[in-house]
Amino acid sequence: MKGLIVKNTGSWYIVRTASGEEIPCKIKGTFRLKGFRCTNPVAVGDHVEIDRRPDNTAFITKIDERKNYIIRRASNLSKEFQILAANLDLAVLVVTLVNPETSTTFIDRFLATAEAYNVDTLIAINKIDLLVDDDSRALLEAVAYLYASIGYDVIKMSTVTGEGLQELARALTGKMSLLSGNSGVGKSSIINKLVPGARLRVGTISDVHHTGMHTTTFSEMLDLPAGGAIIDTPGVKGFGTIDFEKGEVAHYFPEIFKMSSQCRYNNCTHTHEPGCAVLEAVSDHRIAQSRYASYLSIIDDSTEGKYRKPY
Ligand SMILES: Nc1nc2c(ncn2[C@@H]2O[C@H](COP(=O)(O)OP(=O)(O)OP(=O)(O)O)[C@@H](O)[C@H]2O)c(=O)[nH]1
Ligand SMILES: [Zn+2]
Repeated sequence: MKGLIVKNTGSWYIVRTASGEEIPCKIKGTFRLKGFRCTNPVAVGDHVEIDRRPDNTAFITKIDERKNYIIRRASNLSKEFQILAANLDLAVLVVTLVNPETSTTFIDRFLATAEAYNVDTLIAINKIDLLVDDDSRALLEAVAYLYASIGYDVIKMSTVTGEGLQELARALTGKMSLLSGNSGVGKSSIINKLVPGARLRVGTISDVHHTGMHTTTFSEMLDLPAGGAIIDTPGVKGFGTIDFEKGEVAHYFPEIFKMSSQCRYNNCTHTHEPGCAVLEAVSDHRIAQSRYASYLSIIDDSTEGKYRKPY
């Protein structure tokens, strides 16, 4: 029998079958993922085969091939990984310009990671009701324009005034989406507006349990009324870090990648080389300073090819 994993409770996986029935399942045997150790080999979004037993529980016997999946380290220094979600159509990055201010470095690292994972990203700029004076309005337009011009979908929104909510609901319809973003940007508020009856806890910014400790995450798929679903991964603000190889970082910045075809040397790192089209575009403001700074910051802590991203 085939089914879709809709929830991970820690000890059980809830599998929804074609008839809509939800069956608690366990894993049978060991599933090995190419090249990395994984504490949690099956994830919400996985299509699986199950072997049902008379007591109405079942074993997961096979995982279908995934179109993509996102992982994170089980803890900061751990070599083990956890799969957070599989078969995503869209990652929604929720950002805010005030209260709290999302840094461009965080945004750009997220976008680059999503590119590496082969997941489309939509940027939802939330809390625009707080941007009232001319300067903050201008900043909003500048940020929206910057990312739209690179090719990302951008929605300006507020869960307080309702602005942009319809547009976001339309963008999510029929898709399997993951909502990410720093603590306090309004992810729970957005889910509460989009998913009737979800009633997630809003408002208590609880940095105490966000600080680097091992937190086991149980994800859940929340169905959208018009079709599609949001995968909620409580306590996870991003994709986790990827160890990029220096040479590949430019591939994940679409505008830098596009420009790099015109660099004099085809192994150009776009940091100091003569005839570098990227450096030229940065000085002409055809590539944004903030994006280039994020590129450099990733290059700085990327590895020299001794360790590849684990998939
Ligand atoms: N002014 C304003 N406040 C908002 C908006 N959306 C959410 N908030 C408030 O921002 C605070 C944080 O919202 P949450 O929905 O809990 O944010 P979150 O991203 O889920 O936070 P974590 O659970 O810590 O990751 C709450 O006080 C919300 O009421 C908005 O559009 N405008
Ligand atoms: Zn170059």
